[in-house]
Amino acid sequence: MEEKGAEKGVAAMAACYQGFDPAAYLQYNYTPPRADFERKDSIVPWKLACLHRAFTEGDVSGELLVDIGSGPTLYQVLSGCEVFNKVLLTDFLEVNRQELRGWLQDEGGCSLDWTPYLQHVCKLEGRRPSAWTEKAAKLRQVIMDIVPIDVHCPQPLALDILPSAGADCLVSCFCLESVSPDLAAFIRALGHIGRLLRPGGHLLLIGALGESYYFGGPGVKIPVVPLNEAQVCASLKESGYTLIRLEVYTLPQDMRVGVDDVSGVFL
Ligand SMILES: C[S@@+](CC[C@H](N)C(=O)[O-])C[C@H]1O[C@@H](n2cnc3c(N)ncnc32)[C@H](O)[C@@H]1O
Ligand SMILES: O=S(=O)(c1ccc2c(c1)CN[C@@H](CF)C2)N1CCSCC1
Repeated sequence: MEEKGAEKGVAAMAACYQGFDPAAYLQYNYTPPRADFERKDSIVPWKLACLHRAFTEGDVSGELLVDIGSGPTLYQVLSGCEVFNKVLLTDFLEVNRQELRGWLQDEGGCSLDWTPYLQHVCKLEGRRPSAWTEKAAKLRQVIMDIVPIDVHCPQPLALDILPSAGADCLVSCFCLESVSPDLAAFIRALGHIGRLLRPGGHLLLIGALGESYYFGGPGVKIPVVPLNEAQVCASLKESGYTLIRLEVYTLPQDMRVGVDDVSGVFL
C-alpha cells in the first residue's frame, strides 16, 4: 500500500509541473529584487560567490559535471564550466530543455539575458567584466547535451548518457525539495541522484529552507517540502553523503515577493 501512496504523490507532482512557465519563473526569481547585483545583501552575489568558492577551492575537479533539474537557468554552472570539460544539463520538462537550447544556440531564443550573471562571475574570477563573452563561449563549448531526467526513478537518466564510472560532480539547485511530495521522497531522490556520481565525487546541493510552495507561473502553485537545516543534514547522511560544508542565507524581508514562502537558502 505504501508504494502505491508514493507513486500517487509523485504523479501528482508531475501533474503540477504541466503548467510550469519558464519565462515567468525566471522573471519571479532571477530579476530584481532577488537578482540585484547592485545590492550588497542581494542573494545573487552570495549564491554566485558560494558556487565560485565551491568549484575553485578544495578538490572539486574532474571531467564531467551534471546539473540535476536545471530548469531554465544557467547561473549554477557559470563557475563549474571553467573547471569541467563536459557539462550535462538536465530537466524533467521539454519547455525548460527548449529554453536552455535557445540560449545554447545563441539566436536570441531565450527569456532572460544572462549577461549580468556572466559578468559577475568573471569579476569573481578576477577577470574584466567584458570577458563575459569568452565565458559564454566557454559554457557553450562545454555543454555536451540537455537531456530528460526524473529524480524519482532509481535510474534518473537514460542508461547510455553517463560514462560507466559516473559523473565527477553533481550540482542541483532548488530541485529535489520542489519536486518531492514529502520528506521520504526527497531522501529517496537524493539516493537516486547519488547513484549517478562516481565514488569520491561531489554533490553541490542548493535549496530552499522553510518553503511550502512556490509559483511556477501565473496561478501555477507548486507544493514544496518545507526543510530546516537539521532535516537537510540528516537527509544527506541517510542517503549516504558526507557533509563537507553547509552555508545558509536568510532572505531579507523585501525579497519575499509573494512568488513563494521561502525563508532561507542553503548550500
Ligand atoms: C524550482 S525549479 C529549479 C530550477 C533551477 N535549478 C533553479 O535553480 O532555479 C525545479 C525544476 O525541477 C524540474 N523537475 C520537476 N519534476 C522533476 C523530476 N521528477 N525530476 C527532475 N526534475 C524535475 C522542473 O521542471 C524544474 O525545472
Ligand atoms: O535564492 S533565490 O532568490 C531563489 C531562486 C529560485 C527559487 C527560490 C529562490 C525559492 N523558490 C524556489 C522554488 F523552487 C526557486 N535566487 C534568485 C537569484 S539568483 C540566486 C537564487
